[in-house]
Amino acid sequence: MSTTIIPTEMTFFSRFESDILSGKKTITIRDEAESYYVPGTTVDVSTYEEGRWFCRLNILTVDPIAFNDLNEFHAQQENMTLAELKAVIHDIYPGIEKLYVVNYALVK
Ligand SMILES: CC(=O)Nc1cc[nH]c(=O)n1
Repeated sequence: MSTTIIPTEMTFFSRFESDILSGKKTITIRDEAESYYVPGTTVDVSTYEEGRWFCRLNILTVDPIAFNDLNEFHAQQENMTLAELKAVIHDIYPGIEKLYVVNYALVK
């Protein structure tokens, strides 16, 4: 028998907090290690740096995306330009091509 563990927590760099709380950032792009979020579930969100809780998010979708297929729509959903998004993702996940788009909604 296999056991499925559903994650209930997610962290973001604190620089993203205001964009998440204002609804300007509605996706996060993660690597395979963080691709296990489950649509229909809710996660508690804390800052990566301090572990300070700041909101809850409903996970809407989790879809694979190749780094080279990131586009203007992803950038818009991240509240960045596409060049900024690619630089940020390359900085966080250097050399990783296989990524996942996690689309979420703020729990109010
Ligand atoms: C902590 C952390 O990895 N945060 C990330 C990573 C990718 N995108 C994002 O919005 N936040």
